[in-house]
Amino acid sequence: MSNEKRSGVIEVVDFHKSFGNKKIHSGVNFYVRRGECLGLIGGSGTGKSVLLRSLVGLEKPDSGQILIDGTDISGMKERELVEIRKKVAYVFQGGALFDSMTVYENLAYPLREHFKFTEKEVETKIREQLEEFGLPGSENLYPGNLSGGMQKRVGLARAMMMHPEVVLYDEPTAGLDPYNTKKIQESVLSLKAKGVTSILVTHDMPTVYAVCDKVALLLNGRIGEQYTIDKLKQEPDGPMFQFINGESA
Ligand SMILES: Nc1ncnc2c1ncn2[C@@H]1O[C@H](COP(=O)(O)OP(=O)(O)OP(=O)(O)O)[C@@H](O)[C@H]1O
Repeated sequence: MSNEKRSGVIEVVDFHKSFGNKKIHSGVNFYVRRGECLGLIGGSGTGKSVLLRSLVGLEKPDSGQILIDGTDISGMKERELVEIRKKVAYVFQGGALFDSMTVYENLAYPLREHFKFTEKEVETKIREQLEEFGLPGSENLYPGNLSGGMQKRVGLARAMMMHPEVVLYDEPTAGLDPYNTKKIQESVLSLKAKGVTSILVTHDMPTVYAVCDKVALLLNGRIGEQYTIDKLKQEPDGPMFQFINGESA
């Protein structure tokens, strides 16, 4: 294994997955180094979300390895996965907030679940987090009273309460207006500046260009092509360009 590969915080090796007789992944390989952001793109139904869910053990590969900091999580039991999920945060499409809880309670939940902070400490951390994510004053609102953009930002703020090393974003800007899209991009960049490693599944190419270091195209069950963003801006041909330009599904 090359040195470059060994420094991958996330490594997916020969990942295979089928549902019934429908083969989705047939040998996916990629890695993401510490502090990098990989944009994962591909047509609808190519298995981007299944791949992300597998990285936190919500799906099991049929074969292959999923290495997080060099440890294969693919055969882990639920109890071990709880520890992995402290390190690897999955930011769900809609924020996945608890509807019956206020924003404050939603953010307090992971802290109360995993740490022994005093209520005063919990309150301080939540106020700081809401400030950081541009959401001050939203403590007492319920998810149902928030716009889609705010819900996504609260979901991101909640995932970050655990200070994860890795963040997996599933379409974080889908359906957002330019203001909220920019806010999400700023949050991703600010986390990246702190050394957070990330994968961003999206159809939003301007966001890929704004926040990612490299981009991989999932095509026919494998990583069809992978480019650094710099290379992507220069290279004018190939499946990646056809996909981005809407010339292939
Ligand atoms: N639990 C499941 N049982 C059966 N089939 C599933 C399951 N989860 C996903 N699939 C199928 O696997 C394929 C890949 O789904 P996935 O959601 O990963 O696609 P995607 O690339 O994220 O698509 P999109 O860009 O539209 O969100 C789809 O055909 C989907 O129907």
